[in-house]
Amino acid sequence: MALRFSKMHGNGNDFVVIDSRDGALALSVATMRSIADRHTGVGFDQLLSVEPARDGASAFYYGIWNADGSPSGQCGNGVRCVAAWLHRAGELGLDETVQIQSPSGPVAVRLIDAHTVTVDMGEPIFEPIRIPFDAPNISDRYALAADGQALEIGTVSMGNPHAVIVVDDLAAPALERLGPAVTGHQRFREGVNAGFVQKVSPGHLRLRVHERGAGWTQACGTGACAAVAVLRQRGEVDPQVRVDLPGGSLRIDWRGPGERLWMTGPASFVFEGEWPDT
Ligand SMILES: N[C@H](CCC[C@H](N)C(=O)O)C(=O)O
Repeated sequence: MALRFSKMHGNGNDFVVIDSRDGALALSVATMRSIADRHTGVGFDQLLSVEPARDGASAFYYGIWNADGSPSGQCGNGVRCVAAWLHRAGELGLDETVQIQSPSGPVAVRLIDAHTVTVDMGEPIFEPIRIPFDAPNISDRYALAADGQALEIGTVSMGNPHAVIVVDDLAAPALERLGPAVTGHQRFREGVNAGFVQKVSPGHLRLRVHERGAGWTQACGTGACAAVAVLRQRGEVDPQVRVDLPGGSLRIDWRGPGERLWMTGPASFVFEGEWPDT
């Protein structure tokens, strides 16, 4: 049976969104990878499914798979696109807050307009065992050897694992190797999204992310949340931060440990399509 999908993106982080409101999506990794192929398929960083809620409290569940077919617990740019998709489907009104269940737990979304969404992303998680990251105790910074370099990282989970490295130059050639080296580092037994962040001011960051399962992306929503969480925990950024990524900007609001973190940004629809004979 042909598979109908919507192509969407959040600041250039692109998605194939599948309407699975009639039941859980069952696609093989091979089929996902075929659809993800940017030459012979549709192309996506992540595939998202919209499914019936499983927790008896949320309006819907959404599933997340990277371009390599690996699953993830959360997708910041993706959940904004799911909210915009639900609005286009007549399931969500403007200014209406609704709970969406993700593989890592519920988040709450609210459409400011048809293309701008605010998300309550919950509390950042810093305990190494919950990221997961191999470290004897919790800290706001860790030493990590990668690609022959001695790095200082912060690490946090937004429902998916993130490492955050402060750099002076986002265009440094060394980052091209460092990204994959951190993403596949053995101390992150489930892999990690590697964010490289430049501090412009306490209210303004620039960020590039080498994503687990997708590589360098134009934007990473949970990566922006993670960068702010790590730097705010260190006392180095304001409660509201603008994060510029290669594909666009996000606004992150976080008062600090014990508080919930909010992300606001765009969600764009590109086209509808049909994938044959799945
Ligand atoms: N690659 C991520 C999932 C997508 C996250 C990103 N696209 C976002 O907007 O948060 C992971 O494996 O955890």
